[in-house]
Amino acid sequence: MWRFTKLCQPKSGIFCRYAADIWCNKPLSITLKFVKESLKVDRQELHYSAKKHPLPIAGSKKPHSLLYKLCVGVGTVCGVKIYTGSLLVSCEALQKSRIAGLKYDGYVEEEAEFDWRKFFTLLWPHIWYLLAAVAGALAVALLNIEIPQLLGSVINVVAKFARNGSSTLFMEQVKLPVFRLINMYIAQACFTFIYIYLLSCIGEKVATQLKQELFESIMKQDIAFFDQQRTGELVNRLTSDVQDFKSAFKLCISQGLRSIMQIIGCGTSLFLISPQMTLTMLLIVPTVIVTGTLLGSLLRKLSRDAQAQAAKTTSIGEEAISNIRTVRAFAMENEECELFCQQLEEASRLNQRLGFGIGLFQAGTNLFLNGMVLATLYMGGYLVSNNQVSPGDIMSFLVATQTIQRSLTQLSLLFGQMVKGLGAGARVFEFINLESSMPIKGGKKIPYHSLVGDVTFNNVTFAYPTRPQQVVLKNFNLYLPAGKTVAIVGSSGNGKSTVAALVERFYDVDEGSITIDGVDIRELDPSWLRGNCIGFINQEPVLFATSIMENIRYGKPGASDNEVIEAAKLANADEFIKSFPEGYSTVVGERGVTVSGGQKQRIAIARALLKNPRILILDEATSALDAESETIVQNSLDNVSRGRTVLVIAHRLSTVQNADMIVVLHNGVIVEMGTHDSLKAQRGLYWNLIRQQEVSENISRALG
Ligand SMILES: Nc1ncnc2c1ncn2[C@@H]1O[C@H](COP(=O)(O)OP(=O)(O)OP(=O)(O)O)[C@@H](O)[C@H]1O
Repeated sequence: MWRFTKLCQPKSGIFCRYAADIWCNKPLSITLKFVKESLKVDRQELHYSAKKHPLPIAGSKKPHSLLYKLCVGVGTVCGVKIYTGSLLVSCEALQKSRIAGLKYDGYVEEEAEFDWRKFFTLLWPHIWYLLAAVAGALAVALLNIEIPQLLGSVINVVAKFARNGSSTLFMEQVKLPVFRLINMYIAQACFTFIYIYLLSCIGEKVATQLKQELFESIMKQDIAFFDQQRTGELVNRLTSDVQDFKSAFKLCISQGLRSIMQIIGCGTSLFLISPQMTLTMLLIVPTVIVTGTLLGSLLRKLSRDAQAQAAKTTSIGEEAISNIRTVRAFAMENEECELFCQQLEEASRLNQRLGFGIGLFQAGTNLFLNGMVLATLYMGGYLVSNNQVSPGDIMSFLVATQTIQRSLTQLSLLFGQMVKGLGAGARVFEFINLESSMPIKGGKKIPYHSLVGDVTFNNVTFAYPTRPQQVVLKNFNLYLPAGKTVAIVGSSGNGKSTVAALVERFYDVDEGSITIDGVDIRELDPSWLRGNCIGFINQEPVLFATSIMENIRYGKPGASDNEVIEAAKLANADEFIKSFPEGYSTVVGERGVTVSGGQKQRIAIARALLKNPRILILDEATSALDAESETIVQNSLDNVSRGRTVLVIAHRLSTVQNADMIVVLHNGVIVEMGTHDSLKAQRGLYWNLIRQQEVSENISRALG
């Protein structure tokens, strides 16, 4: 039987939006996820199998029509456009579709679309500034339209007195247009300052807002989201994508709007000066529009590819740098450099292709514009010789043509920026709009004095969202009595850490429930659950690059220095912290690199302890330590475990011998349960595990 809930995904964002109501015993809402890549590959197959295996739709009068249409639709789409549809499919139908080879699991890198609504919502609070900036830009454009005519007037005066006119008369006649020109240039400077300054302010405010919303949205995503996303990719969206979007936004409004206005205004002036010359020029325009559109779509594609590759390169570099110790330990520096360089070269190749496209676009535009100037001179000279226009008109015409030329060049330059900015904006909005399927706040809180700390797993079945086919826990039942220590053992990959992750509600169970004091954890406030109720210490605790004091205080923001020191004492950390020259103010370096593994672990214990949790989860907390550190840390753990419900995930069986109960897990199922002595006496899997561990310890001791 299929577990449809596993297919549920956020309704928008990077996932395809195939909303489907599945009729099982009860209606379930699922999202069918068609992988875009596989869409491309399996297009034909999809089409074919839909025809070959028509799928009945439960409750529909026209059997299989809707699903059939959808499949055919999907099949004919070229991998970019996504059909959205609601369908009623019977359980049996979905099973058949699986047999028929329809792919509907896996994740999608759907091409993001620019969210205009979101964009305008962001702009709305700055609407007055924006209108003022737009007005400033338009004023500059309007002044630019009038300037050619004034220059034409000056030339006409010059032409009139060119041969034998009186200089006093010339000065008098030229005074007025020159004076107006000076005024216009000053006004233009003022308006330019106003709109550029205002746009910078709006750009900064919008970018800050975007970064805030994006960061908040990323922080709120459920853990499954981070299982798929690379850190570098996320950082890239926060930094360069927002930057690209901001630059494009500013440029489009300042230069784009101004250029468009100037083209319209100067174009009108051209008509007024000489309709004949203008019409001659206009003959060339349709060719330019067609070429521009074609090249434009090519540029868009090139820009998208280049940006995607840049993000990939960043994430690979970021991964190598943040895991430098592992890289060094495996002497993989050269391989990492090689991989990074390969990706970098690919990014450079794509950028060069983009540069080629942009170059072609701009060169073509320039050629066209210069052709326009030549055509004006040729045609204008002819009209002057026929006395149809004055030399001043040709001057006005040329200046207006050049203004149009400059505006068009700017637009062509802007086009590349705009394409890049829209792509970047789409990627930013995509994550901002992504809904988390699991809330991080809201729900019940059990008052501390009535919190007992009983944890129960009731018939829990679970598979990770990224691997829905692999069921990790099957009908799992476990009771962790308040105040007792329960250890989970078993060989690697059997689901021990998964049990811990589920108690923390990093993931929601697919079937069954987990309760704390009888309350389903899905009803509890997740931030209360993780922040107040449960303390979690894992194998590789992460410290932040700040002081030890602040690192411990992370467990309970607002805790006093004394509370921090008390927690450190309980965790056997106070002594070594004081031995540092700077004591609690010692900065531990990025990820805590400047303290030893055992010290790091004790700081983490103090941090977890500060919130005084009723439930403590120790996920192989000592397995990364040497024997000496392990003893010290184990002592600290014994100290802090008293009076709490403790779930210990252990590799080394020697560390859990004193647990009140030991649970042996095999393939996600509990196979043995009891105290150390009773399990040993059973001579089952636990006994085997102990023997295996003894053998491997003896071997490593013998090898020195
Ligand atoms: N985030 C994840 N996404 C998908 N599958 C996962 C994820 N984490 C673990 N798994 C898979 O779930 C199964 C159980 O993993 P889990 O980490 O719970 O095992 P474990 O018993 O704790 O192993 P170990 O002792 O090696 O830590 C494994 O097959 C693992 O590959």
